[in-house]
Amino acid sequence: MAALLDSINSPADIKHLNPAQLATLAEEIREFLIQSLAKTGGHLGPNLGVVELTLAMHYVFNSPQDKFLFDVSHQVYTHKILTGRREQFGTIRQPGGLNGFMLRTECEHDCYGAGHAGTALSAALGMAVARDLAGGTEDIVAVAGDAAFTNGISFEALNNIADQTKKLIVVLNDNEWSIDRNVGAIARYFHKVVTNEHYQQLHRLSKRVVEKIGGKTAVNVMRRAEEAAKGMLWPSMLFEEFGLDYYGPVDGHNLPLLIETFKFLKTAERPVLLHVLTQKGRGFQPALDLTKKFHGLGPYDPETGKTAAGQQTWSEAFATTLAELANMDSRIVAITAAMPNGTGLDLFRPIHPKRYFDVGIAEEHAVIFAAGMATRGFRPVCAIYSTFLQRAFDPIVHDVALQKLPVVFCMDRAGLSGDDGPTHHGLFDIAYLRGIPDMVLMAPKDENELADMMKTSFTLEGPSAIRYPRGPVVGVQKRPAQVLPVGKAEVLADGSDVAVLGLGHMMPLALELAARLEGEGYSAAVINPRFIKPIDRDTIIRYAERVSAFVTFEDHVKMGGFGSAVLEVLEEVGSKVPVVRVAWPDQFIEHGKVDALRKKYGLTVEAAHDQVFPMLTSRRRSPLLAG
Ligand SMILES: Cc1ncc(C[n+]2csc(CCOP(=O)(O)OP(=O)(O)O)c2C)c(N)n1
Ligand SMILES: CC(=O)[C@@H](O)[C@H](O)COP(=O)(O)O
Ligand SMILES: [Mg+2]
Repeated sequence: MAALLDSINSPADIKHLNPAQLATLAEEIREFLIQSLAKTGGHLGPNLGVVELTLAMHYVFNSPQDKFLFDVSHQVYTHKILTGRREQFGTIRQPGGLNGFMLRTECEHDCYGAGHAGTALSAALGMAVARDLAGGTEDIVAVAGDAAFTNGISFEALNNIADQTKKLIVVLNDNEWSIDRNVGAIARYFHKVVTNEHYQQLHRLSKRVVEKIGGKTAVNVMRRAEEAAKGMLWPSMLFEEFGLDYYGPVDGHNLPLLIETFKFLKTAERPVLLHVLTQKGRGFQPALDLTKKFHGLGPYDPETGKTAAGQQTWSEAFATTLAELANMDSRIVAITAAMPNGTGLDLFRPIHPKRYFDVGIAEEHAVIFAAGMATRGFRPVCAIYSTFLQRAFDPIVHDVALQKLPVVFCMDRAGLSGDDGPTHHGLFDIAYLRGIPDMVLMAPKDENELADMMKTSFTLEGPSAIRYPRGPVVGVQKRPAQVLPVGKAEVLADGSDVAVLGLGHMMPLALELAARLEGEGYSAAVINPRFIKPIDRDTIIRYAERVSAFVTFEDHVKMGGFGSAVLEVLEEVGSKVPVVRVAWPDQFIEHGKVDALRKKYGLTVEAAHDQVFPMLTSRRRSPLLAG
């Protein structure tokens, strides 16, 4: 029974609570999160770390008049609970339920959507300048995690803030973790600040002062004491150099201190950065014990934290294959942008520690870093989710392809990603890569072919990209990897009425459609394209001379996808054979379960059959079988 929490339906409901009640409410929220997310899954660790921070923000400021932004916004569950969505919270990341991130269309308190890191400070500055131009007085508060500061956009914003506005509150939520341990000089800098003995003493002092006298005086005392300390310790705090008044680090779980500090910061006449120290996974021992701090996960046992054991994933198949190939090829190096676990590279790291690089949340840098290594004879593999690789489109063109450098892009989560929704679906990579000269673009039908494509990539003199989905592999018997003939499709079955092409992991749908049409008396060819670019023109043209229709299946948007590439080949040779393109429509696809969304949007055998069958019956073909 969460007596207090059950009475909270808007931020107004917490304004009258006393410190003891607020502390109780924080614990009720924490327990509520643990129990609810055990059923739905979600970003438990990050959200357990910001319960008090979010409560203090809603206690001092007035959302939605005041604007709250959260970087990535995977840590907004308490915000959602406090802003009228407590009763819906059990639907988070579920079909038709709450989105797992901030979503402007979901609630007036969600002022800025996200899902990709590094955007909060820029968007907050935009809102602050818009406010200033409009003569507004609202507060803009941007919460960004320590790893968000490893993203270049955050520093592009920092470079601008002090020039553009006098009123902006940035909260650095420092839990020393990204999804994995945070990396790089920024992480070490933060660590140095927060572990410095003088700051520990200041902490104890400021905590006592605030608890004793509270209010503006307390924070001023803390400020002056820290000024003195800084003079001794840090000739110039990083953020002060950017023109923001730096406060902290303060205990991000000390509600009275946070409230007094925010009350003080409301009066600031310069942009400020408040450095708060929080604990990712706070209040849930399994999260604190585990190395990944329960960043993002599926349903789990709320007592033990155990999740269901799964099959081998495409990520694991990728990483184990890469480790094997790297055993035989010392040129191979692996690069991740803060996603070692998600990409599977945490399996590669212990085997080849010197050839593993986590560059932080910095996809553009990752690609250019890879380009630099490639100029020196290495074979860099950038393991970056399809959606996050969107960040690095220009470096792929400008730094890699233009210089024809042999960088390999292994795009995990290509296709619908499911629960994370439109910010994470990998539905655009064929469109954004296919037009790049010299790019070899591949999609494997199973994990053996993934290994073939990886091995093939290392024989190429230019860039290549391999797309594969989130989730379990096909489960085929492992065989030695082989180099593929570039640009050659694999004809799995011949046929003269219809040619069905299943791209990558959509091959099962192609096989099922072909079997159904064969059962109806039609002769159906089944083709595994393997190469999106260079596309196998000869095979397509050969079948265009025989069949009445093509069907393409791809886990990608229709616009500019593989089906479009087939159409282009047919157009070039003047063929009028129709192509049924089974792909995602020209819109953003909501979060949900993959099978249900495929059914909703027509990426099914049934839908394909309904479209192609009339083309077969109406185009002079009669069933082969008599009777
Ligand atoms: C551009 C981009 N790259 C990678 C990710 C994957 N990602 C989501 S959250 C996260 C770590 C964020 O760490 P931090 O900002 O410290 O927040 P915390 O989870 O610790 O609260 C990463 C790498 C992303 N969302 N966006
Ligand atoms: C918030 C974020 O961007 C990551 O945590 C992402 O949700 C991970 O996705 P996977 O669960 O597919 O690895
Ligand atoms: Mg962090």
